[in-house]
Amino acid sequence: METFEKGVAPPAENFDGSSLRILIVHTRWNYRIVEALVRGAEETMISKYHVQPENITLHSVAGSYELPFTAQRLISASTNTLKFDAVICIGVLIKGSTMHFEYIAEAVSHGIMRVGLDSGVPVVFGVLTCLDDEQALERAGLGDRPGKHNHGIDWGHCAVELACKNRRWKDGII
Ligand SMILES: Nc1c(NC[C@H](O)[C@H](O)[C@H](O)CO)[nH]c(=O)[nH]c1=O
Ligand SMILES: CC(=O)[C@@H](O)COP(=O)(O)O
Repeated sequence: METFEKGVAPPAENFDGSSLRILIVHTRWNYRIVEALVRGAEETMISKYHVQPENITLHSVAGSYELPFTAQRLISASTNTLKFDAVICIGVLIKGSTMHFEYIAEAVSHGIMRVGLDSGVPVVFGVLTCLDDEQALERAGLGDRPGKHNHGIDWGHCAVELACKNRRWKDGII
């Protein structure tokens, strides 16, 4: 069978993130994993795109269900001088024994998409929807499985790319 490298290829362009303001809203549910994902996103934006650490705002909420509402409220509350160029919502849902997981995963994914479309601020979907603990650890670059990868890194790349492109689009530059 033909194999390929799974995941997202880097963008062709070198984006300059040095003047971007990024909001990361993250959960305290499954915090050990969330913490690694947040760090992956932050380190990528700082080291690859020169985002200034002081221009990254972190805000924590209890669980993933709170992410869309909080992102929406913080986008609205940010003043003109402190407008966020992109938001990353980070959470980890792990399937339990009830339908809780399915309801939250569905609501949160739609909610996060809606916040981005309604506000015009790009909102990155940084929510892992895992069937067990191992899947979650692996996707945060933790645990012992080969091929583990911290998806926070991808979300950092994604936020900077969309933030830079959105600034141009706002100026009518395609
Ligand atoms: N089970 C998980 C939750 N559940 C909590 C909800 O997100 C929410 O905080 C509560 O229903 C109050 O509104 N959250 C996660 O992020 N991850 C889970 O695995
Ligand atoms: C917060 C809940 O409703 C909880 O009972 C969900 O349980 P599970 O994660 O096992 O589905």
